[in-house]
Amino acid sequence: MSLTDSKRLAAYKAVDTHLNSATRIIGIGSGSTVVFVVERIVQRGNVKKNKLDGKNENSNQVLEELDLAQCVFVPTSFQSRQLIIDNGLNLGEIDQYQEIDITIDGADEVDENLNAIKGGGACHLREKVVAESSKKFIIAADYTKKSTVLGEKWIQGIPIEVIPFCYSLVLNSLRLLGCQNLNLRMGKNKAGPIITDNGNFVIDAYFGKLDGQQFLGSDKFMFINSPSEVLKRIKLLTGVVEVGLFVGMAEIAYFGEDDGHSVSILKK
Ligand SMILES: O=C[C@H](O)[C@H](O)[C@H](O)COP(=O)(O)O
Repeated sequence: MSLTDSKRLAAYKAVDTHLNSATRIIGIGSGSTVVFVVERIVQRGNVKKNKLDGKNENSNQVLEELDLAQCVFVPTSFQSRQLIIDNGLNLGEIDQYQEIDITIDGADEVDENLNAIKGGGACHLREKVVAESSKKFIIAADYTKKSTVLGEKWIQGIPIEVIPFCYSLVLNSLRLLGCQNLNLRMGKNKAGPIITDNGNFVIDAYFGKLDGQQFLGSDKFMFINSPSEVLKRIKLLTGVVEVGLFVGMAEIAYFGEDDGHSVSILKK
């Protein structure tokens, strides 16, 4: 199965399993997988016309029609805002809603405890705000994103959003934490660093691969066993706005497998 089909499979499964006629406020993540989340939501707006009954992977499932006129969609980036608008869906802003019914988002890597690395598209600050405001946070991803421990697959480093004038200080602080490889993320077709939707820079911080199983920074800084500890330590650095580590946030993750099936991992 192609990567694109794998993303579509995971996205459709997440939408079909969790969105029903009672769902009203929906957070829309960012990235290439989320395009298929929105595609499926639009299809579900007219189940009969789109002949969706019995088309789900679980043939017993009756797909309820979504009354899209009654739903509001909260974006996590410029990209997802455009997706919402281009598909004629109702746009809401995060500061209008203290509670979101459900958010479906992609991820760069997800471990077996559902901790995730996000921010490959530099959207992790808004994604985290929307995820944290959600009663349910669901991940949909292709099979390349599933791992045992974080860092196994996503080797370009933890995305860290920083205030621009602080970037040099943060680089130095990360070095002192034992970070082995640091990159200020550069723009493509733009001279200089990328600028996030919030006007900030992104640093990708790689803490080093000791062997196939473990990530270590300093001798006491173990990546895999304590993503929450890593998150806390980076978040405390002056100048850091948000870290692309989503620890214990997702309730369930769906993956499109290479063989055409989908699998899900539930929070333990
Ligand atoms: O900043 C970007 C986001 O965290 C994305 O959700 C993540 O990079 C996954 O994107 P994709 O679905 O394109 O793999």
